[in-house]
Amino acid sequence: MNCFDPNSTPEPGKPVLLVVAVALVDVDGRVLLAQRPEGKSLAGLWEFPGGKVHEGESPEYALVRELREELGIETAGSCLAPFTFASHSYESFHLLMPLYVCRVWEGTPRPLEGQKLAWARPNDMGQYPMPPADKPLVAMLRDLL
Ligand SMILES: Nc1nc2c([nH]c(=O)n2[C@H]2C[C@H](O)[C@@H](COP(=O)(O)OP(=O)(O)OP(=O)(O)O)O2)c(=O)[nH]1
Ligand SMILES: [Mg+2]
Repeated sequence: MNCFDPNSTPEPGKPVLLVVAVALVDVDGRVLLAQRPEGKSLAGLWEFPGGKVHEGESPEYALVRELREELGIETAGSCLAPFTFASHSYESFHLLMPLYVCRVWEGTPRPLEGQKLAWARPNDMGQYPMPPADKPLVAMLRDLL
Protein backbone atom coordinates (compact mmCIF):
# COMPACT_ATOMS: atom_id res chain seq x y z
CA MET A 1 0.00 0.00 0.00
CA ASN A 2 1.16 3.50 -0.81
CA CYS A 3 1.74 5.48 2.40
CA PHE A 4 0.62 8.69 0.73
CA ASP A 5 -3.06 8.42 1.59
CA PRO A 6 -4.41 11.84 2.65
CA ASN A 7 -7.21 10.05 4.54
CA SER A 8 -4.66 8.43 6.81
CA THR A 9 -3.77 11.75 8.41
CA PRO A 10 -5.82 12.12 11.61
CA GLU A 11 -8.00 15.18 11.92
CA PRO A 12 -6.78 17.81 14.37
CA GLY A 13 -8.87 18.61 17.42
CA LYS A 14 -8.97 15.28 19.23
CA PRO A 15 -7.37 15.18 22.67
CA VAL A 16 -4.13 13.23 22.78
CA LEU A 17 -4.22 10.48 25.42
CA LEU A 18 -0.85 9.38 26.78
CA VAL A 19 -0.85 5.71 27.77
CA VAL A 20 2.27 3.70 28.67
CA ALA A 21 2.54 -0.02 28.00
CA VAL A 22 5.13 -2.74 28.31
CA ALA A 23 6.13 -6.01 26.71
CA LEU A 24 7.17 -8.12 29.70
CA VAL A 25 9.44 -10.76 28.19
CA ASP A 26 10.19 -13.99 30.08
CA VAL A 27 13.29 -16.20 29.78
CA ASP A 28 11.64 -18.18 26.96
CA GLY A 29 10.96 -15.05 24.91
CA ARG A 30 7.24 -15.06 25.62
CA VAL A 31 5.32 -11.81 26.14
CA LEU A 32 2.62 -11.18 28.74
CA LEU A 33 -0.78 -10.14 27.38
CA ALA A 34 -3.78 -9.10 29.47
CA GLN A 35 -7.39 -9.33 28.39
CA ARG A 36 -9.35 -6.12 28.94
CA PRO A 37 -12.17 -6.86 31.41
CA GLU A 38 -15.90 -6.47 30.73
CA GLY A 39 -17.14 -2.94 31.25
CA LYS A 40 -13.97 -1.27 29.95
CA SER A 41 -13.58 0.14 26.47
CA LEU A 42 -12.25 -2.46 24.01
CA ALA A 43 -13.39 -5.21 26.43
CA GLY A 44 -12.24 -8.71 25.52
CA LEU A 45 -9.26 -7.57 23.48
CA TRP A 46 -5.73 -8.55 24.55
CA GLU A 47 -3.33 -5.72 25.37
CA PHE A 48 0.08 -4.97 26.75
CA PRO A 49 -0.12 -4.18 30.49
CA GLY A 50 -0.10 -0.48 31.28
CA GLY A 51 -2.39 2.48 31.51
CA LYS A 52 -2.85 6.21 31.48
CA VAL A 53 -0.09 8.54 32.60
CA HIS A 54 -1.52 10.68 35.38
CA GLU A 55 -0.91 14.40 35.79
CA GLY A 56 2.61 15.04 37.05
CA GLU A 57 3.88 11.50 36.39
CA SER A 58 6.79 10.55 34.17
CA PRO A 59 6.01 7.70 31.75
CA GLU A 60 8.35 5.35 33.64
CA TYR A 61 6.83 6.23 37.01
CA ALA A 62 3.34 5.60 35.63
CA LEU A 63 4.34 2.24 34.19
CA VAL A 64 5.98 1.04 37.43
CA ARG A 65 2.77 2.07 39.24
CA GLU A 66 0.49 0.34 36.72
CA LEU A 67 2.50 -2.91 36.94
CA ARG A 68 2.18 -2.83 40.72
CA GLU A 69 -1.59 -2.14 40.57
CA GLU A 70 -2.54 -4.50 37.74
CA LEU A 71 -0.08 -7.38 38.19
CA GLY A 72 1.45 -7.07 41.66
CA ILE A 73 5.01 -7.01 40.33
CA GLU A 74 7.81 -4.56 41.09
CA THR A 75 10.22 -3.15 38.57
CA ALA A 76 12.23 0.05 38.18
CA GLY A 77 12.57 2.74 35.56
CA SER A 78 16.06 1.49 34.68
CA CYS A 79 14.57 -1.93 33.76
CA LEU A 80 12.26 -0.33 31.17
CA ALA A 81 13.86 -0.08 27.74
CA PRO A 82 12.04 2.23 25.31
CA PHE A 83 11.17 0.13 22.27
CA THR A 84 8.64 1.80 19.99
CA PHE A 85 5.33 3.63 20.17
CA ALA A 86 1.79 3.56 18.83
CA SER A 87 0.08 6.64 17.44
CA HIS A 88 -3.50 5.79 16.60
CA SER A 89 -6.68 7.77 16.19
CA TYR A 90 -9.71 6.35 18.00
CA GLU A 91 -13.18 7.84 17.67
CA SER A 92 -12.93 10.36 20.52
CA PHE A 93 -9.18 10.64 21.23
CA HIS A 94 -5.79 10.13 19.69
CA LEU A 95 -3.74 7.48 21.48
CA LEU A 96 -0.03 8.09 21.95
CA MET A 97 1.42 4.97 23.55
CA PRO A 98 5.11 4.40 24.20
CA LEU A 99 5.87 0.67 24.42
CA TYR A 100 8.75 -0.43 26.63
CA VAL A 101 10.44 -3.83 26.85
CA CYS A 102 11.13 -5.20 30.32
CA ARG A 103 12.89 -8.47 31.16
CA VAL A 104 13.60 -7.88 34.85
CA TRP A 105 10.99 -7.64 37.61
CA GLU A 106 10.25 -9.03 41.04
CA GLY A 107 7.24 -11.23 41.77
CA THR A 108 4.95 -13.30 39.58
CA PRO A 109 2.35 -11.41 37.53
CA ARG A 110 -1.13 -11.98 38.98
CA PRO A 111 -4.46 -10.75 37.54
CA LEU A 112 -5.30 -8.22 40.27
CA GLU A 113 -8.02 -6.44 38.26
CA GLY A 114 -10.05 -9.44 37.09
CA GLN A 115 -8.25 -9.59 33.77
CA LYS A 116 -7.09 -12.82 32.12
CA LEU A 117 -3.35 -13.18 31.52
CA ALA A 118 -1.51 -15.13 28.84
CA TRP A 119 2.16 -15.63 27.98
CA ALA A 120 2.27 -15.53 24.20
CA ARG A 121 5.04 -16.28 21.76
CA PRO A 122 5.31 -13.41 19.26
CA ASN A 123 4.49 -15.83 16.43
CA ASP A 124 1.28 -16.88 18.23
CA MET A 125 0.06 -13.37 19.01
CA GLY A 126 -2.19 -13.45 15.94
CA GLN A 127 -4.48 -15.75 17.96
CA TYR A 128 -5.09 -12.98 20.49
CA PRO A 129 -7.35 -10.22 19.15
CA MET A 130 -5.74 -6.89 20.06
CA PRO A 131 -6.77 -3.22 19.75
CA PRO A 132 -6.09 -1.74 16.33
CA ALA A 133 -3.35 0.50 17.74
CA ASP A 134 -1.32 -2.57 18.72
CA LYS A 135 -1.02 -4.28 15.32
CA PRO A 136 2.21 -2.54 14.20
CA LEU A 137 3.72 -3.13 17.65
CA VAL A 138 3.24 -6.89 17.40
CA ALA A 139 5.05 -6.97 14.06
CA MET A 140 7.99 -5.10 15.58
CA LEU A 141 8.13 -7.44 18.59
CA ARG A 142 8.30 -10.41 16.23
CA ASP A 143 11.39 -8.88 14.68
CA LEU A 144 12.96 -8.18 18.09
CA LEU A 145 12.33 -11.55 19.78
N1 LIG B 1 -2.63 -0.65 28.46
C1 LIG B 1 -2.90 -0.65 27.17
N2 LIG B 1 -3.83 0.21 26.64
C2 LIG B 1 -4.04 0.14 25.32
C3 LIG B 1 -3.34 -0.77 24.47
N3 LIG B 1 -3.77 -0.60 23.18
C4 LIG B 1 -4.71 0.37 23.21
O1 LIG B 1 -5.32 0.81 22.25
N4 LIG B 1 -4.88 0.82 24.50
C5 LIG B 1 -5.83 1.85 24.88
C6 LIG B 1 -7.08 1.30 25.51
C7 LIG B 1 -7.52 2.47 26.38
O2 LIG B 1 -8.24 3.38 25.58
C8 LIG B 1 -6.21 3.09 26.80
C9 LIG B 1 -5.75 2.60 28.15
O3 LIG B 1 -6.63 3.07 29.06
P1 LIG B 1 -7.12 2.27 30.35
O4 LIG B 1 -8.49 2.75 30.65
O5 LIG B 1 -6.91 0.82 30.24
O6 LIG B 1 -6.08 2.85 31.39
P2 LIG B 1 -5.83 2.44 32.87
O7 LIG B 1 -5.12 1.12 32.93
O8 LIG B 1 -5.14 3.63 33.47
O9 LIG B 1 -7.27 2.16 33.45
P3 LIG B 1 -8.27 3.02 34.32
O10 LIG B 1 -7.71 2.97 35.71
O11 LIG B 1 -8.31 4.40 33.74
O12 LIG B 1 -9.54 2.25 34.15
O13 LIG B 1 -5.25 2.73 25.82
C10 LIG B 1 -2.38 -1.66 25.04
O14 LIG B 1 -1.73 -2.49 24.38
N5 LIG B 1 -2.19 -1.55 26.38
MG1 LIG C 1 -4.59 -0.57 32.12
